[in-house]
Amino acid sequence: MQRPPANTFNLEYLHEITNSLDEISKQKLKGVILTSAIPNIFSAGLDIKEFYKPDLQRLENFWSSVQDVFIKLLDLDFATAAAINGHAPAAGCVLSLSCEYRAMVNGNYKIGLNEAALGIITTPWIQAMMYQVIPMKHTETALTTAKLFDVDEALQIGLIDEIASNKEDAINRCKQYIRKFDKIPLHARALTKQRMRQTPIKILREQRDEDIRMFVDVVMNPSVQDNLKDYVEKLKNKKKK
Ligand SMILES: CC/C=C\C/C=C\CCC/C=C/CC(=O)SCCNC(=O)CCNC(=O)[C@H](O)C(C)(C)COP(=O)(O)OP(=O)(O)OC[C@H]1O[C@@H](n2cnc3c(N)ncnc32)[C@H](O)[C@@H]1OP(=O)(O)O
Repeated sequence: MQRPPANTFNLEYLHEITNSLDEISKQKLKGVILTSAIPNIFSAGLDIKEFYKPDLQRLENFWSSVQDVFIKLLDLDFATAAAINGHAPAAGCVLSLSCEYRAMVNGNYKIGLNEAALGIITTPWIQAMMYQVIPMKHTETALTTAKLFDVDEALQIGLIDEIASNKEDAINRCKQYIRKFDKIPLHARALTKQRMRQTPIKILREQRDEDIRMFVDVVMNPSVQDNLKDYVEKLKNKKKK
């Protein structure tokens, strides 16, 4: 990913990712590694500008495009791994959860789902993606407290699989993970993976319209817009300090 300054997902970037995923799906790949070209930031998640004082039509398109990306990512036949070379809050974390394996670079980085701190609720499919990786009890506490984990905590709880010394090491560990499937028939691997992931995939496929409606309702709630205003200000003012 290379969308400076923080690899955030806006509508156009989501379309680009969808197109790339469509493109790679046609190729006979062994696996895919998601990483960032931006030092210290894997992805800062969704672009807050998309849902602060939004245009309604664009907001609906935006969430529908978020759904497209995750349906495709969860469903990829081949192995997926994330070399998390920096912060991965919110949708940055969700992106890594869509992969089968996560190696995170050691450093003063945070990963987790902090949506509640913005006054917004994680959708059922995102919750399912989290509790398929870490235990339900930890998921509930992490989501309700908007917990961002440091690298050691993330390993301890199972949110990441390994700690890497740098980006290259993280990518190598991802490659090693992908090589594990060299002798496994692709079809068996893919179907097993898709069945294991059927909860979030099913919610995403069968409740798309309802999910968009709920997203729009939550985002347009005046108190959520107030929270977002404060949050955007806080991000802007960080630099001035
Ligand atoms: C069924 C449906 C029901 C309900 C669903 C409803 C809602 C669903 C919710 C929607 C889901 C939301 C998930 C999200 O992804 S929301 C985004 C959350 N992201 C964050 O909170 C991260 C915020 N960013 C940071 O904490 C830091 O930037 C970070 C730690 C990542 C990096 O810190 P660093 O000091 O290295 O850099 P900064 O100076 O802070 O940032 C660099 C520039 O990037 C801009 N930035 C950062 N994050 C965002 C963002 N998410 N959106 C837009 N812009 C962002 C930041 O402002 C800096 O910009 P400049 O000042 O350089 O212009």
